Amino acid sequence: MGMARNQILLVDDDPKLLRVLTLRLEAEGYGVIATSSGEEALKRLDDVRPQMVLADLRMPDLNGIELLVKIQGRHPSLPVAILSAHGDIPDAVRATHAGAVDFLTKPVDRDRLISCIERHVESDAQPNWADGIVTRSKTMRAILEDAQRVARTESAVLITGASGTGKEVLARALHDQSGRRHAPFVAINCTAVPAELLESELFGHRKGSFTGAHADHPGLFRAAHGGTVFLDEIGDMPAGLQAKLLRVLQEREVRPVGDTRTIPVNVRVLSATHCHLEARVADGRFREDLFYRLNVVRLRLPPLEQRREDIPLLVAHRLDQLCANGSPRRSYSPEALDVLAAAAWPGNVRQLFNVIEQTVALAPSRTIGAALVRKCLGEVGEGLQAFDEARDEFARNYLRQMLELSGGNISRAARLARRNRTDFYKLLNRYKLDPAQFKQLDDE
Ligand SMILES: Nc1ncnc2c1ncn2[C@@H]1O[C@H](COP(=O)(O)OP(=O)(O)OP(=O)(O)O)[C@@H](O)[C@H]1O
Repeated sequence: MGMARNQILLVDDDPKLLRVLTLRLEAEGYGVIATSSGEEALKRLDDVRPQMVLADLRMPDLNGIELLVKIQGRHPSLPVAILSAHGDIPDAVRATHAGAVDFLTKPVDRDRLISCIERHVESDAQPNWADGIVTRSKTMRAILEDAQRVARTESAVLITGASGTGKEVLARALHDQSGRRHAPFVAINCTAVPAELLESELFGHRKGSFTGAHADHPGLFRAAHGGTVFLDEIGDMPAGLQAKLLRVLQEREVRPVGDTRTIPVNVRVLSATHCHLEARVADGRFREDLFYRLNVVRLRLPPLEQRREDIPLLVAHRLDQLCANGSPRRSYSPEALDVLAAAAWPGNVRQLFNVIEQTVALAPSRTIGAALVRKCLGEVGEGLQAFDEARDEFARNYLRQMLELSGGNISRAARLARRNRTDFYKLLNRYKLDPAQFKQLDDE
């Protein structure tokens, strides 16, 4: 730790190649930790922090992709590249879906090796200030860099992005990185509070100022004094309140509902919206002057489908979180990971996290399969069935029909299906059909 030299963790069960790669990397000035199995590599990661991992795909115990998935669970920001002797496309696709940053084919070309390492070791020197934000997407990293810069200022920031893209996480990271971090961060979703109560929620009220106002209420702005207020779904704020908010921002004081006095407040305002605020300004639903107040700096979060490289990282992160909260340790089969990596995710990270939680809760065994993931994604429910599932369903129905026609008599059913008895038995086993269920009184 703390060493200036960049370290690379190499994992390969072929001692010769391990040696060649070690020499090559050392010649380029890298420190090399050479290990001959996935297990050994994981053990070393307990006490060393390399900048990158290069792992062979085919290894006897833990293969490169399994190792990759394990590493992502423990060290989500550590880049892993996969080496393969075969270099066939399915492997490369699988490795990329599982979250490998690169795929190198053996014999490893020297220039490709070095450029691959330079790219990822460099990009690893990225901000880790936003610890709660899991990402390796280039776009996201650029946004985080902007965010880090603006965090230390007093500027208002408007965060835009679809629902579930992490707007609130980003707002909190901005607060945690600001000079206001020791004061409160108060978040409110402007659509979650009925319009008539929103004003008093934000700015407080005097006892008796309206029915139900049994006591004085300071309001969120005063509760956040010295800190940050995060106004989520600002685009849906009622027009009357927009005017009042603007005044609060200009005067830096609030007037509680039913009060004649104003009270000074010192807050920084961060806001977020999933709607196109410029369009709302254009058609008069959002005040232009308020828009300019809020939109001093704009951070745009891309939808998850535009940063699919984050999916494996987010999956590993969420599995760890669930495990830490007492759920059993689960992992996804490679096919299941493919389904997660390819899904549409209209609900973005929030939806991904939900699907992960559902599959973990429902999984009958340690490894979560593709069928369960599809089911939780609701794909089957929408009438779109995977070919394998459709075929299995057809086969099961067909066999059932043969059994019904033959009254549960295997020989007869087999003859109808033009299969021999042994084959037919195997099919019944595969599709978990019990001929006894179809038996009629006079039988064999
Ligand atoms: N990059 C990320 N890393 C880790 N967790 C994330 C990331 N992005 C989002 N999340 C998680 O996803 C969920 C949704 O995020 P968040 O509430 O910030 O989204 P949002 O854009 O504010 O959504 P909405 O617009 O619906 O309020 C939260 O559980 C959050 O912790």
